[in-house]
Amino acid sequence: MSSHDINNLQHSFRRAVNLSGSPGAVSTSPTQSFMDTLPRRMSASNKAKALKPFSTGDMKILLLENVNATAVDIFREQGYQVEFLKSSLPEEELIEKIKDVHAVGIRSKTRLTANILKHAKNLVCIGCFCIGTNQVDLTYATNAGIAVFNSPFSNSRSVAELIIGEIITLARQVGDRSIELHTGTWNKVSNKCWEVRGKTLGIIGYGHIGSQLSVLAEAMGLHVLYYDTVTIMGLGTARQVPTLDELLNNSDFITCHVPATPETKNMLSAPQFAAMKEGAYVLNASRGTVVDIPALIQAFKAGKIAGAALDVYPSEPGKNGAGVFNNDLNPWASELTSLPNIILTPHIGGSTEEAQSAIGVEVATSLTKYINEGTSVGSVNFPEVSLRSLDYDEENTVRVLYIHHNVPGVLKTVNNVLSNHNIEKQFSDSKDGVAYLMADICDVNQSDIKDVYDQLNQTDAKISIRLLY
Ligand SMILES: NC(=O)C1=CN([C@@H]2O[C@H](COP(=O)(O)OP(=O)(O)OC[C@H]3O[C@@H](n4cnc5c(N)ncnc54)[C@H](O)[C@@H]3O)[C@@H](O)[C@H]2O)C=CC1
Ligand SMILES: O=C(O)CCC(=O)C(=O)O
Repeated sequence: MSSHDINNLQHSFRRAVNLSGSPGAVSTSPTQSFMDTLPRRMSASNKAKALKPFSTGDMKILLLENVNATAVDIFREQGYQVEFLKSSLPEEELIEKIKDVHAVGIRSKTRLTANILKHAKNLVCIGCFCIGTNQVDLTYATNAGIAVFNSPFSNSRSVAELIIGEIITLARQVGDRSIELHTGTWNKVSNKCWEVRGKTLGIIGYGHIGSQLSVLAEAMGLHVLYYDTVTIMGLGTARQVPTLDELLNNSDFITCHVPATPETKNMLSAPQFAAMKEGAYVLNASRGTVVDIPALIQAFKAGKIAGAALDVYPSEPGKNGAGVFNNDLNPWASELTSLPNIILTPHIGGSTEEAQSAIGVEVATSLTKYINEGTSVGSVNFPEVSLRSLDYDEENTVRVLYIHHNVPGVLKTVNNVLSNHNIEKQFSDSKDGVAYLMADICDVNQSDIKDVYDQLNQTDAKISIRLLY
């Protein structure tokens, strides 16, 4: 194809689609610079086709909280524009930045509330580069057609290993001995220092982390009890107990590995501390809402518990720095930090090189596949929809991504719009009132694309539309 032909093609396509940036609130396709990709596409026959709705250079990705370099590399390889920040952002600054971007990557600190997300007019997807997704208003995101992805188990082992280390550290008061010796004090004691062999570990939440921990703990000679709302097969000789109280009454070490939900808020509070054995140890590396810390302080002062290891807090600083963990952040901070045999770590359960690198690859790959191909497999809030990818032989094939309210009659309406073309393949699924339809339609002239888009855009059930080609 000569450059003259290409110019003509671009010109007629531009007219047909009437490009002026993104045509819809949450659509990113087609955009102006898609035109620039036409020559490459036209000459790239017989190659696997990575579906992209536009020149990927249009794609803006905002990465907060120092997500791993593996993710940055994956996005840059795609040609996306990447803005990388080491910390989270205050709400006002985040609102300004999120207005413009197509994808945002966060870890556990950035709160993506409805108030912030309502400004994110171009946002297609969110990547939580961690396990927890409680920091995102998932209901709002779903209803706005924003897919949310996470990494469900890449840091589980790191958390489990930290807990194992802390169990021994608590039992031997290693934290205190270390602090003392750092200031020159030699304090060789065995009083209330224990082996862990033969003691009982109570695990609250026997999911990815809890079950991994169970295996490690048994290898060290601990007996394992666990409590979970779901009936789960115990690994090794671990035994599920029917009530939280039974676990609390019988465990020497109690560790929490549940998600932040209304049901798990203050799951360990004054009545639960009262139900524990005298001298029990409490560990929490799940979420700061799960343990009532003022109640923990009281239980420690009353001699009910002999120590605790906390990795997570109701309020956590947005960035690293001296003096940021203080009473302004959490009113009990100075009281807590003054107590002995209380290990406090700055939410580092998943912070290992191995975990962060694996999470970077996993979440960046999910986001890229969603952006480029529409594949929602692995999304926490969307129905999982995927179609096999197209190749460059299928030049006039368009992939329609239609996110809609799950109400009767939508498929009929949509297929009516698509029916002038051959629907080569189609898949649709729904979840929590939102449905996602993916269809590959062939024999689509470029001038048809805007027509298809406009017709779908007028459908009542529409949440968002993207067309990939
Ligand atoms: N400190 C850190 O850096 C990290 C913290 N986390 C936190 O740990 C949590 C757990 O992680 P995973 O084990 O991967 O999650 P998971 O989803 O695999 O397991 C959670 C388990 O808790 C159970 N559960 C839920 N509600 C419950 C309730 N009310 N009572 C008893 N059991 C309940 C579930 O049935 C499930 O078996 C995450 O949600 C996240 O908040 C995860 C990774 C790193
Ligand atoms: O490493 C992080 O930023 C968060 C880890 C975490 O809490 C999670 O994966 O849920």
